[in-house]
Amino acid sequence: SVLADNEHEVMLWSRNAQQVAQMNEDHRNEKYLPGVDLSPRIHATTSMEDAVRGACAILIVAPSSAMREVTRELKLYRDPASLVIHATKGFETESLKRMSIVIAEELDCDASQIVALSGPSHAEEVVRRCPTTVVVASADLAAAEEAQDLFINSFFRVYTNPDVLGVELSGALKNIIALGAGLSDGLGYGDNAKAALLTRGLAEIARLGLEMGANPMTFAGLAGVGDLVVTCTSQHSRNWRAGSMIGKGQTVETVLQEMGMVVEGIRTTKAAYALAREYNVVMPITDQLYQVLFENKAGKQAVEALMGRVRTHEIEEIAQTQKEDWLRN
Ligand SMILES: NC(=O)c1ccc[n+]([C@@H]2O[C@H](COP(=O)([O-])OP(=O)(O)OC[C@H]3O[C@@H](n4cnc5c(N)ncnc54)[C@H](O)[C@@H]3O)[C@@H](O)[C@H]2O)c1
Ligand SMILES: O=P(O)(O)OC[C@H](O)CO
Repeated sequence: SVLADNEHEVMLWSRNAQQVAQMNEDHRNEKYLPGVDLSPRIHATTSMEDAVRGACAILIVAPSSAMREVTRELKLYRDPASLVIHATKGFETESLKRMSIVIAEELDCDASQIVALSGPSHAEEVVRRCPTTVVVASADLAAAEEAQDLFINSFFRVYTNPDVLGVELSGALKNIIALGAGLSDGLGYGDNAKAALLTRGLAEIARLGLEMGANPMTFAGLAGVGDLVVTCTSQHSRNWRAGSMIGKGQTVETVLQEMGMVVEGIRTTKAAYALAREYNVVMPITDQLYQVLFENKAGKQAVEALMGRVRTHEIEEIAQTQKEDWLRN
């Protein structure tokens, strides 16, 4: 929608023939964006070849679970000079790889050429042209600026950031905390508890990010705090909503069936739980959520476990040292 507003002809690929017909005939996508008139510059197709051949830029927004398969297919028709941007927030659960790495592997190119678009940007508001700010991250500044040029307009403000690792980690990991914030709300624990989850959630996201080599400042930016706030508080957030339903006593399976949309935080909890062990980082909220989602722990017990942890300092010395190292280098 943003690209069409910027006078680009957009070819949208979907597997669903019925939705494709609806978008082409009525300029509507009633399942995902009910009541919204889409631009006539958006054309839809079920043919990957028609979507990709001749495109100067490709935006991939498949769920993380489908990223490898979708990228493999689009490679068949892609012009190697085309700019590749992704807006997916998650990991490949089996390999624990970030999305830009998975894409680069499948396209057989350098990961620095892939741009990650992230930040607080619920589709329901973007499509209504509500003011929205995001970051486009790439190690290649020219690629990031190309993406910035494509998307930026008066209601969609785009910043560049060279820290792809920090941006991708932020975008994926905030969904875990949003599930936790929803769980807390579902349990009726109020605003103090939610603020604590956001703040301590950010602490553990940054702790893992620092250990993996990200820029600490990224976590204070749009992809970090920005997206964490929106996902933990917005009525549009699927992760928050899923957590809230679990907090009210529904099972994970029922929640997923009822949502009918991707809840990335569930798979991401599994990936982050493994990454925390690989990098030897303490991630108490992630650990507790893992137990709720995959080991049937009651939400109330998880909150009790978090509140009952051994007393500690707010600012961890290790994070502080690494931050100083990062700033020095
Ligand atoms: N919805 C938002 O506001 C928003 C904003 C920023 C980023 N994201 C990210 O975008 C990604 C996708 O989320 P979404 O909101 O579009 O989810 P969604 O559930 O609304 O839609 C996912 C779409 O992917 C399709 N799909 C699923 N598996 C597929 C496969 N194997 N091959 C091809 N298509 C497949 C589904 O049919 C559906 O059309 C997620 O990583 C999410 O975090 C979403
Ligand atoms: O609806 P959610 O919880 O998947 O969040 C979507 C986006 O990441 C918000 O920026």
